[in-house]
Amino acid sequence: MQLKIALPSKGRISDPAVKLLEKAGIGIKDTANRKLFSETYDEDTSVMFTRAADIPEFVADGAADLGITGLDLIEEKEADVEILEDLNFGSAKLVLAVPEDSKINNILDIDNGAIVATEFPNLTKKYLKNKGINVKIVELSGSTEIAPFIGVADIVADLTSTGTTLKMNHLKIIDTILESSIKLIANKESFKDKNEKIEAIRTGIKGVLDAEGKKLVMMNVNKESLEDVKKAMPGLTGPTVSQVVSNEDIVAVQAVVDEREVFNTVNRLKKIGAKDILVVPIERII
Ligand SMILES: Nc1ncnc2c1ncn2[C@@H]1O[C@H](COP(=O)(O)OP(=O)(O)OP(=O)(O)O)[C@@H](O)[C@H]1O
Ligand SMILES: O=P(O)(O)OC[C@H]1O[C@H](OP(=O)(O)OP(=O)(O)O)[C@H](O)[C@@H]1O
Ligand SMILES: [Mg+2]
Repeated sequence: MQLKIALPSKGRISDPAVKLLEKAGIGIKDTANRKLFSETYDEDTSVMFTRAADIPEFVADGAADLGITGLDLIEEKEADVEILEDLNFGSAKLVLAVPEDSKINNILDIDNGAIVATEFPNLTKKYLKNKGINVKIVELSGSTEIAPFIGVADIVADLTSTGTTLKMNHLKIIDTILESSIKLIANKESFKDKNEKIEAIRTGIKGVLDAEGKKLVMMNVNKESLEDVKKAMPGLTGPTVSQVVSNEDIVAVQAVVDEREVFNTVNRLKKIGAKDILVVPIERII
């Protein structure tokens, strides 16, 4: 059964999306000559590269079975897709912002008929309409921050993550329309008809996400210190202990440890008498 995944061809989420698939074991063949369609190392799975903003529609209408794109773009297009996983990258907020010296401080200060410049006309209009405010939308395709300063709009609805762009342009946030991040999405029919394959891919991807920020810590331990070592190593399901064949007094111990705890855990283990400690990166936890 053939499965097609739509990936962002350019922009900030393209590389992370490709790398995520790679780590999940569905690496793209011939990345040097990236084409619009590419094969992967899984012979049943191919990828297509398109703009992130088009992926919700392509997945909704079945041009692709799976896709990786932002929640903002999915909601803007009102794409009828199955959202399978949050992928833990590309978080941004769609906010309403006005010049720092504006008298508008929250949405209640917005006059009916005010003009809002945005790349997200549907989301913006719907959000404000729900609050009983009718605005006029000017749809721009980028650099919306400039709009209030050239007399094109009173307000902007734009994405922000670090906040640098808003600050640089002397804009203040007055409200948040949507908190977005990147999602794995599926076509609804495909999700039923190709469920087994889709679940296998989802499991691979989840494995990568679960491994993020985790290390495998391995060491040799004298049997009499084993109980102390076990206590010092939290691990996911407790450490794995195996006999070292060449020396009956020594066991090999390994456990998954949170990256942030590795430094202290290793120091504790050394004090207890652990030897040959290895800290190893983990690609996937299935
Ligand atoms: N700081 C940010 N600004 C804009 N989009 C962001 C930001 N952080 C994450 N994203 C997310 O990235 C996705 C945008 O993907 P897109 O391919 O349009 O990238 P881009 O880098 O903005 O490209 P473009 O050159 O077309 O502006 C959206 O889902 C958006 O929510
Ligand atoms: O909070 P920050 O980290 O500063 O990021 C926000 C900025 O990044 C995006 O622009 P992008 O680079 O995609 O350019 P564009 O406006 O042409 O889409 C977004 O539209 C903001 O302008
Ligand atoms: Mg952009």
